[in-house]
Amino acid sequence: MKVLEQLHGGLIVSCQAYPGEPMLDPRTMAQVAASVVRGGAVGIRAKGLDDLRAIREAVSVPIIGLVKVGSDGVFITPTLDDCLAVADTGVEIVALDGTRRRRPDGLTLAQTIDGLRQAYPDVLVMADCGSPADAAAAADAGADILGTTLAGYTGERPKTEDPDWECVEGVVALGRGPVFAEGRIHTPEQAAEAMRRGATAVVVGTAITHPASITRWFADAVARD
Ligand SMILES: CC(=O)N[C@H](C=O)[C@@H](O)[C@H](O)[C@H](O)COP(=O)(O)O
Repeated sequence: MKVLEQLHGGLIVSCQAYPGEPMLDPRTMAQVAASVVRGGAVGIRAKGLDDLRAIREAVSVPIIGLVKVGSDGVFITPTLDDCLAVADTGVEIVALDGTRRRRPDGLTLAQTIDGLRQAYPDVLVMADCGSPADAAAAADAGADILGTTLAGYTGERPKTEDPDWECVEGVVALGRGPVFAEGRIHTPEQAAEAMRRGATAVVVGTAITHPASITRWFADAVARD
């Protein structure tokens, strides 16, 4: 089955740990990925070359791979070299910054996607966008999948507490290709809502794979009582 068909209508789980965290370990992330597949995840999103290689060994569902370079500006798989390194781990999809901001290697998004395609013709490209305008430009640049990943993180749109539904709907309304709703989807109801609003698939990270955040939600609720 084709990769997009495998992901269509399903839940993709983002398995990421961050610098300094106890779970930042490829074996741990591979175990988390294998666990979420047991729960029904049709795909995995993950970051870092070592994590991606370990997860590739552990699961057979499609993987959306990325690297993070820093944590502000253009930081999700920012350069063509980063894209090539991610593709080399054997992932089906490379996620990259899909905004209209200047990239650190000076290439345009279209040049980056072309360069990746020349080397890895079968790898799909997910553009992590911060707004519908980003998504329209990313579609023009040749992205295969439009993600709402960066809505609320680029300054273009407010960081809503809930998922940015307006952005999801705006990207869907473009009618320019599959839309993966991602970012602050914290409950099963919100995941279902994303599908109702026209998403092709839903990506959930923190609420499934980040115990420190989930625990904080509960701890704060208990402390408030
Ligand atoms: C903005 C940014 O850096 N997003 C990252 C992208 O890979 C991850 O840190 C998020 O966990 C992921 O997008 C899933 O979102 P949420 O964890 O909200 O379900």
